[in-house]
Amino acid sequence: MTSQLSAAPGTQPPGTVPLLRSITIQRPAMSEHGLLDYITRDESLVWSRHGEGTIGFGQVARFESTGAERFALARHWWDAISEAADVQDPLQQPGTGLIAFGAFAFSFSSSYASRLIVPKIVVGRNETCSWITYTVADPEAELSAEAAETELAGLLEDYSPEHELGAGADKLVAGQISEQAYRESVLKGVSVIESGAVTKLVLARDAVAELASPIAVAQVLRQLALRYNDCWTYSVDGLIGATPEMLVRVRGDFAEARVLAGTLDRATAPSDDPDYAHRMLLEDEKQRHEHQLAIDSLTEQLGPLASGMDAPDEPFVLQLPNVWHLASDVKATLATRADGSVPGVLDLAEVFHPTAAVCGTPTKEAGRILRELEGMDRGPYAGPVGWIDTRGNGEFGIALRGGVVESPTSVRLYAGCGVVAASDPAAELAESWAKMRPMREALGI
Ligand SMILES: C=C(O[C@H]1C=CC=C(C(=O)O)[C@@H]1O)C(=O)O
Repeated sequence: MTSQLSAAPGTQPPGTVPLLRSITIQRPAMSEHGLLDYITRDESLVWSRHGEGTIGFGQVARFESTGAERFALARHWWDAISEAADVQDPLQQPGTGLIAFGAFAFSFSSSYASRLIVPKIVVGRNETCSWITYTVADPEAELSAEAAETELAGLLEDYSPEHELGAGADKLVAGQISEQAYRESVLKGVSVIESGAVTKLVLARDAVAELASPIAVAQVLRQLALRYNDCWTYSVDGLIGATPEMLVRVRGDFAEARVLAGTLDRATAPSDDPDYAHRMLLEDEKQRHEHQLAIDSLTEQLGPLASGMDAPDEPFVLQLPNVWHLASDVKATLATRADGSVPGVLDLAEVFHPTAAVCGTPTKEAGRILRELEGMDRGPYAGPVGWIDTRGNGEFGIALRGGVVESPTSVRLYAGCGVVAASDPAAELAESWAKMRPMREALGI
C-alpha cells in the first residue's frame, strides 16, 4: 500500500515544512467549568475531560496522509515542524508550547485522510494551570502576549448558533449496515470464530442522523462533555464524540492506557439489583474473556517498549451514563532507546492501534475478516484521535461513541461490539444501540 502526502487548503505543498513561531502565556485560573466555557465555536478542535485539556482555534499548518505509512509520515512531518519551530514556552508542561491535534484512519485501506492540524490559538488547562499558545507562520506577524489575547478575544466574540433539540423533522436512518445486515455479520463472525481462524472480532455498524437544520457541533460537544464527564470529548475536523477509551497518554517517560472491553447496557438493568453490573461483567466468563483479549493485545505491544509495566490482574467496572464497561488502567515506564530518547505518543499510538477492543485477535486476521464482513470504510471511527506536543507528550484516545459530520445536516454515527464464540446477534445489536446513545442524546434524536 503506498502512502500519499497531500497539501490541503491552508497548508504548505508536500515536502516543505512551515517555520512556525509560537508563544505560550500562563493565564489566570478558569471558572469552575474550565475548558467548557471555550467550546463555543463549531469549527474548534477539542480535547477535553473534567474541564481540562486543550481547545484549538484556526489553523496555521496541516498535514494529511493515507495508507499503511500514515502514522510514520505524520510523525516525520511533526518532528520536522518541531525541530524548525521557534517555541517560547516558559511553562514546559505536557500540552504547553506548540501542539497539533490529530485524527487517524482506522484502516490502511481507508480513503479518509489522516491528519495533524496545528491551531493558531490553543487554550489549555491542566490540574495546575491554564495557558494560551499563539502560533504564527508569517515571519512578519507580531508574536506577543497582547497579540495572543487580542486574537483570542476576537475568537470568543462569536458563538456558533445552537440547534433546536428534538425538532420533529430530525431523524435517524439506516446507514451502510442495516440492523438485519449487522445481525447477519455477527452470526458470520461467530462461525468464523468457531472455525478457529480468530478468537475475537469487533464488528461495527453505522446509522445516519439527518437533521432539519445545521448541526451545532459546539452545542453537541458541550452536552457530551457535561454528561460524559469521565470520557474524553473530542472534535477534529468533523470527527466528534466522547470516548471512554484511552489508547495511550504520554508524559515524559510515563505512559498509560485505559483498556475497555465488556459492556452492559444500563437502560435495561433492573433497578433493585445493586450487584447486577458486578455479576454480569466481573463474574461473566464471556465478558472477562473479551476483556482479557483486549488487555493482552496492549500489553504484548507495550512490554518490549517498557522498563516497567503495571497491568492489573482484575478489571474494574467503569460506570458511564449509558453503559457499564469492564475497564483496566495499564501504566508503564518507557524504556530508553539507543539514541537516549523514549517513544513519543504518536510512536505508541501507531504500535498499539488497532487494539483487540476495536479490531480483534489476532489483529491482522481479524482486520482482514472485519473489512470483509462489514464491507464499509470505517474512516476515522475507532482510529486514534487526540493531540501531541513537540516533546512527544500527548493523548490519543480511540475515536468511539461518536460520528463524522458529513454535511451540515447529516452525521454518520458508528458503534461496534466485541464478538466472541458465545456472542448473540440480537444482544450485540442492542449493545451497538446503547453505544450510539450518547450521540443520539446530544443530537436530540
Ligand atoms: C467498539 C466499541 O467499543 C469497544 C470499547 C469498549 C467495549 C467494547 C465491547 O464491549 O464490545 C468494544 O470493544 C464502540 O464503542 O464502538
